[in-house]
Amino acid sequence: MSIVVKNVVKEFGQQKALKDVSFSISSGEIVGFLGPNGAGKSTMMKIISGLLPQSAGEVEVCGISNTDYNEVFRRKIGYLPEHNPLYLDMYVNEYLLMVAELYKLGNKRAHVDEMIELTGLGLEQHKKIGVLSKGYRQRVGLAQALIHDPEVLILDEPTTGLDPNQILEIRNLVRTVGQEKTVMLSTHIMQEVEAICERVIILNRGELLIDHPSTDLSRLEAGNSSTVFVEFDRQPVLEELQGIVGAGEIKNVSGYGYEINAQADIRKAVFDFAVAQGLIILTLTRQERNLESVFHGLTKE
Ligand SMILES: Nc1ncnc2c1ncn2[C@@H]1O[C@H](COP(=O)(O)OP(=O)(O)OP(=O)(O)O)[C@@H](O)[C@H]1O
Repeated sequence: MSIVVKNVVKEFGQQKALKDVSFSISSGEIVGFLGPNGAGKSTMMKIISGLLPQSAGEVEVCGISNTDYNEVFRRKIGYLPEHNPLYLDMYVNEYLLMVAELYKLGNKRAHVDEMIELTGLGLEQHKKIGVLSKGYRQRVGLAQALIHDPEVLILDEPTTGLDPNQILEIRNLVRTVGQEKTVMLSTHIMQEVEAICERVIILNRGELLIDHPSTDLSRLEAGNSSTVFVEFDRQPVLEELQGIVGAGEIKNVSGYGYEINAQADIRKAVFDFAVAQGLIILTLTRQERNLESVFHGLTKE
């Protein structure tokens, strides 16, 4: 196992930011770490990276406890913190050489050049970090997280604040890197998880809510439930519409358009209803539940 988290608790004074969280991540997995604001994602990532001690429980990275925060442990992990703190007055090259020095890497120049190549920083390497765009700063953050060739990469919201092109570039980079490393990535973007990750872990209020292969997540909470959108040519009798077998909550979303929640696919019943009522159906679609709605459904009050 690359990462083993056993019964981890983190207390900040009276507040329990993590409450008995356990999971493990195998070597080579790319895992998305989701949860609403304040769920405990960053706290968990700092603990795994050995930068914050847990109040209780155990964490191991590549078989080494995070309490042994020694050189061997640090070499195993690359960490990109939330907000990517960087020395803005330093030049890209200078900064990466300093990071290589901190890891006591041999042939520092070669490592820096390799990172510049990997992260596409060639044209920016002689600039001060402070003048770089957010996307390029994020690449510098990734380069510092990767320069020592760690087995495990912990990325705390790596695409937050980036424009759509930069998001795609960083995602591709993470995907490339993820072919060889274990990656744990926190994000608020559901599509990111679908695009990059093989598995999703959701925290809510410090508790592990879901640990599931991400591609299956949309089926998880939804069960057989689905939402059907139907648009008629005129007003249906609402009581009759409600009488469709299996229909749950009905919402009028536009003119004669209705969203009907149901425990099954009720499109055929809606069609039969329209025929029986002499209504013409202009639109009839079943709306797939995406990760976003599943996540919302799972974490709402
Ligand atoms: N150093 C600290 N001192 C006190 N409370 C803290 C500290 N760090 C985190 N917390 C609290 O722990 C809880 C979890 O915070 P954390 O930053 O881990 O959440 P998160 O899931 O990463 O949120 P976000 O998505 O907003 O980044 C929050 O209530 C936060 O205020």
